[in-house]
Amino acid sequence: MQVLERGKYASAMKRACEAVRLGSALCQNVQLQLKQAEAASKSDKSPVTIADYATQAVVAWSLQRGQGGGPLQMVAEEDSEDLRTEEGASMADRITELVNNAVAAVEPGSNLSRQQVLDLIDLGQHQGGPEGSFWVLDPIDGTRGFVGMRQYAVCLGLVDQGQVVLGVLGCPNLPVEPITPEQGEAGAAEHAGEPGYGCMFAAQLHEGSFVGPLQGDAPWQELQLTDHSDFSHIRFMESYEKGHSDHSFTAKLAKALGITKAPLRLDSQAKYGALARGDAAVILRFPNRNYREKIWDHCAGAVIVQEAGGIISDAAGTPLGFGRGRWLDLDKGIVTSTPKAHAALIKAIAQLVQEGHEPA
Ligand SMILES: Nc1ncnc2c1ncn2[C@@H]1O[C@H](COP(=O)(O)O)[C@@H](OP(=O)(O)O)[C@H]1O
Ligand SMILES: [Mg+2]
Ligand SMILES: [Mg+2]
Ligand SMILES: [Mg+2]
Repeated sequence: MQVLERGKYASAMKRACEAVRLGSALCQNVQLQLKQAEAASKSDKSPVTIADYATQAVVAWSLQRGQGGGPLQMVAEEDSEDLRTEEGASMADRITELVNNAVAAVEPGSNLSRQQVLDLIDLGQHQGGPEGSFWVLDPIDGTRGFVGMRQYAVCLGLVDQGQVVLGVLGCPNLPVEPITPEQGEAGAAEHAGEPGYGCMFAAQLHEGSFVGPLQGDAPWQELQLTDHSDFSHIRFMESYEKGHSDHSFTAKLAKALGITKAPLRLDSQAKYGALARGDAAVILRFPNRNYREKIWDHCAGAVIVQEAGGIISDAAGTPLGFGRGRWLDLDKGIVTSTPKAHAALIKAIAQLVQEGHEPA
């Protein structure tokens, strides 16, 4: 941990790592036991599980405990509205049980009520913006991957005066060795907790980006990307879910640039961690044009990539704005890569669009 205990945000980093570890352990326990009935559908048709809610509560509990008093400022994905209805009551009870089991590992004997757990979940309603500092939490990013036994990540960032200053990713199913396209497609959940699986990424602005084990005490390693733009050797990553990013547009872009390697398709911000350690050199994301990106889907990953020497921007090359509220309003898509490849990608995207090949 020593390498992370430096810089302006050292104590926040320590609290963030503790909270993400606790949340990741909870997720890992739930993933293999998840029953269909414990997943629900949100109003936008995206799935949410008992583990999304429970992890949000546990991370909020851990951060609040660590900061010692004062209100927790947090922008987080989930809210308790559906759990406060009659139909949501049994789900809320399951969540309360999970939260209490996790909390007991840190504070034996503590017992939160259902009401307290729902209130913890609702600590994530901060509106974000350019002033002050606030945590940004995606308790489970890649819920579809989580339900499908693939990749997912517990993602926690800190924004100060509109800038991401810290990010931590817990990736319980990510192999310690570089992940291959075959492993990306295959279920990974059965390996969670085995030696060789489970990574944590952490970065602080101006203090570097690191990878370490989710469990155990193997040392942290600093990450530094090697810059190159030889697309014939480059692999790109994209969402596993076709509905989250236009795979046919990225295939056209890959062809235009001479990328011949098969894409690595992974769920969640595990992609940002994988890029920072060099498993692949590019991440492409082109959601449907009506989709509005949220800050918690990219906040932690962005600083982890940038501190490793990578660049993240929208498809026009403009840096992402994390200080404009809960959403990231951006042009077309998100492009993340090493610097030389980034410049070539932005140019190639503009060229394709000019030729009439708009992303869906
Ligand atoms: N139609 C859509 N287009 C783009 N992104 C979407 C989407 N529906 C959901 N998402 C977002 O995509 C995230 C997962 O990204 P990825 O495809 O990289 O795994 C989801 O995070 P959650 O799983 O936290 O809800 C969700 O915020
Ligand atoms: Mg979600
Ligand atoms: Mg997400
Ligand atoms: Mg989520």
